[in-house]
Amino acid sequence: METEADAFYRELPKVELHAHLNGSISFATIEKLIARKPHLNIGHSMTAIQSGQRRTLEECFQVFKVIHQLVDSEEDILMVAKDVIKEFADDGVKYLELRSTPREEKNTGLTKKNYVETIIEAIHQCKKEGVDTEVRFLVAVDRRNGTEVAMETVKLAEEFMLSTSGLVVGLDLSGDPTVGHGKDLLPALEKAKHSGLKLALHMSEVPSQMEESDLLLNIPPHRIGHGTFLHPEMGGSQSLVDKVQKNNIPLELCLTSNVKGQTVPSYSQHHFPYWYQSGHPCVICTDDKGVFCTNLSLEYQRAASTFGLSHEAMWKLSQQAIDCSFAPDALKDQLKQRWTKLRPAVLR
Ligand SMILES: CNc1ncnc2c1ncn2[C@@H]1O[C@H](COP(=O)(O)O)[C@@H](O)[C@H]1O
Ligand SMILES: [Zn+2]
Repeated sequence: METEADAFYRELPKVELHAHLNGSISFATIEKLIARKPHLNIGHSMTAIQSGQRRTLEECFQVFKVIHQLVDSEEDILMVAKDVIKEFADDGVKYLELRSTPREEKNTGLTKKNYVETIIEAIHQCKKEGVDTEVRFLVAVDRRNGTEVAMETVKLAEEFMLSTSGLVVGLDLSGDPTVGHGKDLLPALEKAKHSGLKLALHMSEVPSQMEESDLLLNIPPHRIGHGTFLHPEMGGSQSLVDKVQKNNIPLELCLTSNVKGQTVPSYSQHHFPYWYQSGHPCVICTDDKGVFCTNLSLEYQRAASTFGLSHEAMWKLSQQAIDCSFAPDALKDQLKQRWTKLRPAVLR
């Protein structure tokens, strides 16, 4: 597989809407973390899935456990968040929505509140240093932790939405899809939506989540992560598809993540064209650029080469992603102006 995308895809201005902080840590940053914690005896093969390799989704979740051991203090989180933001900016991402699960770590004294504050601090520092990307944050709920933790996390997200003048824009639901059930999280998700947080929910990433997806679609959320098994050809149903289409809920699609995590057998069998061909809003995203050894330019290039899409079509896709973001209207307008300005130089 390519290690670097063609110039067109690197220069294409892009919007990243589905990026988990601890899944997005690059090789270079992992090196620095390993050097800080040599006693953990963690090697690179334990933190990333190299090209050509595939793992079950279950094994992917083991990888996150290893990474969490490496990132357990304010100092680590600040470094990781700043590096990840800069890497997305270097890859041509002009607007980034990062998401992460607040964690407390007894041995370093890290609290969930510090955790979020530190990411906000990283966003501020990058802005001050002139890093060329607008960053917003989604607080993540790990589905494994159940009702009470979900409710606490929503409260934390609400507080930060108010205290950061809009840097915290929403709530993500993620975590191992085979653990826990969405029905236990429904009250927390509804509360979040009611208070003005936007909802980006992982949905039908694995088969046999139809009932849960139906429940979650009734909220309805503002965006869907993956949605791999929603449509009838994948064991989903037309009524699920109808709900998604009727509410025009954008899908965040992460090709390499699904192929390497083995929920999709190959790039050409990905569900991207199912939705894209019907004109449904689709946003190409990375999910975990560090763990899956990719970047957003490569994901755009991969989608184009697999499904035979032109540069013009890819430009449109990146531009339409602006409207799927949780940015306020004024920022969306600014981004659209940027795209218009950049167009002649990129689409030459
Ligand atoms: C591969 N598909 C996926 N499906 C579901 N959840 C995923 C995921 N990839 C990542 N996460 C979620 O993001 C966390 C790591 O980043 P943070 O510590 O939050 O920054 C994982 O522990 C999991 O909860
Ligand atoms: Zn995800």
